Amino acid sequence: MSRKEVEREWVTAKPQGAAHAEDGLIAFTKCHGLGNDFVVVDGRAEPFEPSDACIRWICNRHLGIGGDQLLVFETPRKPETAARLRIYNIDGMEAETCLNATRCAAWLLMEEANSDSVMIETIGGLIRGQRAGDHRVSLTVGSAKWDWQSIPLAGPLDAANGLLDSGPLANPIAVNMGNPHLVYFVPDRDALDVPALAEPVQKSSYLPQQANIGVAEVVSVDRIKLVVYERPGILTKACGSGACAAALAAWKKNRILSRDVTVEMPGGLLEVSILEDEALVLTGSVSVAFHGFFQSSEARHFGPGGNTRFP
Ligand SMILES: N[C@@H](CCC[C@H](N)C(=O)O)C(=O)O
Repeated sequence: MSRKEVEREWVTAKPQGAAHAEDGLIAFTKCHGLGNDFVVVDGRAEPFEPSDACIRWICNRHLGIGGDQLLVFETPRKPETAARLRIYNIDGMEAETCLNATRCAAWLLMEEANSDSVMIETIGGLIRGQRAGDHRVSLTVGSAKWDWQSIPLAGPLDAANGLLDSGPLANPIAVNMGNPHLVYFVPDRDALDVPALAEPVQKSSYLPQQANIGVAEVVSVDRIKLVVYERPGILTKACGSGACAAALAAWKKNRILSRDVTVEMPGGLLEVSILEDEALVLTGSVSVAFHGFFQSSEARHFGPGGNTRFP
């Protein structure tokens, strides 16, 4: 049996509602887009509403399952959509969007329905996913927002008075891709200690909801190297919305000459096509790593102040 057949068998054989087996076990799928990894729980048949502590435990790489985010499928509100996708950061905060997560969700939902396209509801709106080859998914993503209120910033970008600068990270471009991003262009991405430089910017009072901090190097007219220090303070192997933000920012500032951009991230390549109306098509690989069950009661050891069981 090929890997694809095994995956499809799991997805289709998994009974709806297996999210909550009788003995308190909750089924999950672990998947990733270029190493940006997610724990997915299907809460369509039976709601799954994890506490912050539960989310922190699930995402913890030492004490839980481990992932950059927890994804929960909910029953969609619109009939033409396959699921409503909720996205939770490792601290329990709900993110408005995560495009690698949406690509992974699209893959799982298309496998489940044996279809080539899918419409997914997110709190940021509807997103269409399409197969783009074996374990490759494209998303069509709506236009970005550029005004400071929508990012959101505390005021206009040019009034930040250095609050958004950090050493060689200066003159950011702010864009909301559904979630907030700052993109900094630098001559050599790999020479920088990105977490140390990005952390003070991310926590700046000029970013009322913080932001994902992208550090980008233009390597040719159609290629960018990028790393993203995501909210709430993790350097991820890849970031779909960050790739879109960097490609758009580079295009707007004439740093690249092609509307078809390859974004090279530590975990691999994402392709971003910038359409005439600044809508985007984001394409890249997705992988299903494994499936399993967890006991939600494990999370009780994660109190609001952190992990109480393993101090
Ligand atoms: N941490 C982010 C959401 C995650 C973005 C993601 N990795 C992507 O692929 O777009 C946030 O808080 O906005």
